[in-house]
Amino acid sequence: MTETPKGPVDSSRVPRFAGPATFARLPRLDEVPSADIAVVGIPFDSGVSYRPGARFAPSAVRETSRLLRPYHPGLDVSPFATTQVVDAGDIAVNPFDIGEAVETVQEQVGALMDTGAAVVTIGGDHTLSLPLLRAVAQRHGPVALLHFDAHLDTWDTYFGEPYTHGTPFRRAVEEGIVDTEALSHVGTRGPLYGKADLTDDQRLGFGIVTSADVMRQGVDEVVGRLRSRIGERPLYVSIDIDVLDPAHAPGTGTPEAGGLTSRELLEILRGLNGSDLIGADVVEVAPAYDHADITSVAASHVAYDLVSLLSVNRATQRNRKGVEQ
Ligand SMILES: N=C(N)NCCCC(=O)O
Ligand SMILES: [Zn+2]
Ligand SMILES: [Zn+2]
Repeated sequence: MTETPKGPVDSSRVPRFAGPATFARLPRLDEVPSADIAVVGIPFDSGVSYRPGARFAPSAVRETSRLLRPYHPGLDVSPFATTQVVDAGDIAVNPFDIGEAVETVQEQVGALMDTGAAVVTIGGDHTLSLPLLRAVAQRHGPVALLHFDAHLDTWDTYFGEPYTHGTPFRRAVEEGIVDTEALSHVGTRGPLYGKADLTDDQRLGFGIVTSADVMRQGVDEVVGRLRSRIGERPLYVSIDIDVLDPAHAPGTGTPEAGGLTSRELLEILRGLNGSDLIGADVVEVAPAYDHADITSVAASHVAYDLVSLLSVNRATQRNRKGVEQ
């Protein structure tokens, strides 16, 4: 990106509740020559084991993102001024064929990445993280993974099916697309099928920071633990919104009591500033179970923080290149 970025619609001139809802009122991909960071929706929920509805998340999150403002005080960055951020629209995937949907996502997100954009995805259910990690790994090699979720999502199959929202991270380890030295779950809680769920998960290479750990140890200590595990590796962040307590995110398909507050989640994310974040997803928002947009608001802020972290990284990389030349 060489020109001045095209920013969001100016909310002091056009009321933020007017006009089309792109993410944060940003330009569409086809309105700019190229993008540094692309927010893309994937309306897909055919992989869920309980309540459906995450297919409606991209449009709900775009609606609630109208209120986002252009300066992030916590990270001291104006992401839309520093980098070209766009809304790349939705990927149209087959709701009747999970295998085909997974392939479409890998191809189309991969094509977007090949234009030079870092991608933040609004799901959709957690099945999507597998094709997203495949696309990332094709371009960066096996990545460190930070997985925020009430659930492990390292189960083997449901009804004999390998591609579901409870199984993406077992597939990712089997396929060698994540770095098994740097896998962490954050926010884990709730009943399991058996103790073997935990031993299997550990065998795959995951470390766990439970929801109770976040409460007992506090954000700073948790961030320290996570960062020492991630090191300098390229990092992918996957955020299942059910990592939040149902009080903070009622609109989701498999809610579990005892979760993180949205403040804790946002502060942990801010603690990742300076790590080599290369892509992220926000999944499992199911607007039909939401109240007063609580869940969509949380998701749009989480996506804004991810975009801001990526923007800081892009600007740092650009400055480094400038110094080298
Ligand atoms: N990925 C999410 N949200 N949930 C997985 C739950 C799997 C189960 O029904 O046991
Ligand atoms: Zn979950
Ligand atoms: Zn999940």
